[in-house]
Amino acid sequence: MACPNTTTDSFTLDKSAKIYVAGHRGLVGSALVRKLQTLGFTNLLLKSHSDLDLTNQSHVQNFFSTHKPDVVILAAAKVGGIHANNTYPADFITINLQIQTNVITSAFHHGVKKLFFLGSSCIYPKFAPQPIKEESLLTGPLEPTNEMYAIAKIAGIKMCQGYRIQYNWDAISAMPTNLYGPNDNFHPENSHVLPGLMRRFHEAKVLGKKEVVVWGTGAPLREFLHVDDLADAVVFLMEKYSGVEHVNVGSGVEVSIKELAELVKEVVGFEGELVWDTSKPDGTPRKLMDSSKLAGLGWVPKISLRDGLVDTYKWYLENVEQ
Ligand SMILES: NC(=O)C1=CN([C@@H]2O[C@H](COP(=O)(O)OP(=O)(O)OC[C@H]3O[C@@H](n4cnc5c(N)ncnc54)[C@H](OP(=O)(O)O)[C@@H]3O)[C@@H](O)[C@H]2O)C=CC1
Ligand SMILES: C[C@H]1O[C@H](OP(=O)(O)OP(=O)(O)OC[C@H]2O[C@@H](n3cnc4c(=O)[nH]c(N)nc43)[C@H](O)[C@@H]2O)[C@@H](O)[C@@H](O)C1=O
Repeated sequence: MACPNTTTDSFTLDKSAKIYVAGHRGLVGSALVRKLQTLGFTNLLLKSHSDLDLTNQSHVQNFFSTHKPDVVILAAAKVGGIHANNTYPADFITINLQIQTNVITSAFHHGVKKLFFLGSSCIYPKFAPQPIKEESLLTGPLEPTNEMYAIAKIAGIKMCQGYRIQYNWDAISAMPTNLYGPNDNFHPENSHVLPGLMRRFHEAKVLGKKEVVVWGTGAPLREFLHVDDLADAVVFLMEKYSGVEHVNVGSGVEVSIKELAELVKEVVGFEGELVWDTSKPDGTPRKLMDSSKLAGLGWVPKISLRDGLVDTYKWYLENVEQ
C-alpha cells in the first residue's frame, strides 16, 4: 500500500498531551488509564458513557470541537462473549459501526494527531492458517457467532487505513487476542469465558455446589492475554508504530477451554465437578495469533495465565463479590 511504516516519537515525549481514552471504565480503557497515569501522563480526557453516548454523532462532534484532544485511544465498544454476540447481532454491528465512525471522523476533523483503534482477533477467517498472520484478513468466511462484531471491527481497520492513505493521517489499529483482568465483565451469560467461569466457580464454592456447568465441548483453543500486558503493548505501539497495517497483540500461548476451566477452578478453589453443556456453541475452533510483527518491534508480554488469573480473582473478591 501507499504509506510506508514510520516511527513516531511525539507521544511519550509530551507527558502533557491531551489523551482521550474512550471507554475508560471498561476492561481495556481502565487498564490504559492505569498505565498512562503510571507513566506520568497528566492530561487524560475521560468521559463516561452516561455523559457522552458515542453513538450520537452530533454529541461526539461537539465533544471533539470543545475539547480538541491531541491523541485518541478508542477502547469504547459494544463487547461481549459468544452468547451476547450470538443473541444481539444487530446491536453488535450497529453500535460498533456508529461508535467508531463517529469517533474516527470527529477525531480526524478536529485535528487529533494520532488515533489508536482496537479491533479483535475475531476479524480473521474461522479457518485461517494458525498461528494467524495479519495478512489473513479477508481471506475467508468469518465465524458465524461473531460475524456482525467482526465486520464492524474490519470496517474500523479499513477506516484507519483509508484516512492514512488519503490524508496521511496517523491512525493505527491493533488486534488483541482474548483479554481478561480487573474491570472485566463478570455477567453470567453475556461475559467472555474466563470471567464467566470465574464467577460461576466462585458462586458454586460459596454455595457448596457439587457441579458447575461449562459451555460447549471444551475442545476449542483460545489464547489469553492479561489486560495490563495489552495496555503496555498499546502504549508501546503508540510510541513505535505508525503503519497502515494492523498489528496482532497476543500472548503466544493457547489453552483448550477444558484446560482453562480446570485452571480457573483451581485458582478459585472450587472442588466439585465440571459438566459440559454441549447444546452451547463452541465458536471458532482455534484462533492463535502470530504476534511476531509486534515481537519484531521489540514488545513481548510479561504476565503468565496463572499469575494473571490469581491477580484477577483477587480483584474479583475485592470489587465484585458482595
Ligand atoms: N475483552 C476482550 O476480550 C477483547 C476486547 N477487545 C477490544 O477492546 C476494546 C475494549 O473492550 P473491553 O474493554 O473488553 O470492553 P468493555 O465492555 O469492558 O468496555 C467498553 C467500554 O465502552 C463503553 N461504551 C460502550 N458503548 C458506549 C457508548 N455508546 N458510548 C460511550 N461509551 C460506550 C462502555 O461503557 P458502559 O459500560 O457504561 O456501557 C465501557 O466503558 C473493544 O474495542 C474490544 O473490541 C479486543 C479483543 C478482546
Ligand atoms: C474476544 C472474543 O470473544 C468472543 O469469542 P469467543 O472467544 O468464542 O468467546 P467466549 O470467551 O465467549 O467463549 C470462548 C469459548 O468458551 C466457551 N465457554 C465455556 N463456558 C463458557 C461460559 O461460561 N461463558 C462463555 N462466554 N463462554 C464459555 C464457549 O462456548 C467458547 O467455546 C467473541 O465475542 C468475539 O467477538 C471476540 O472478539
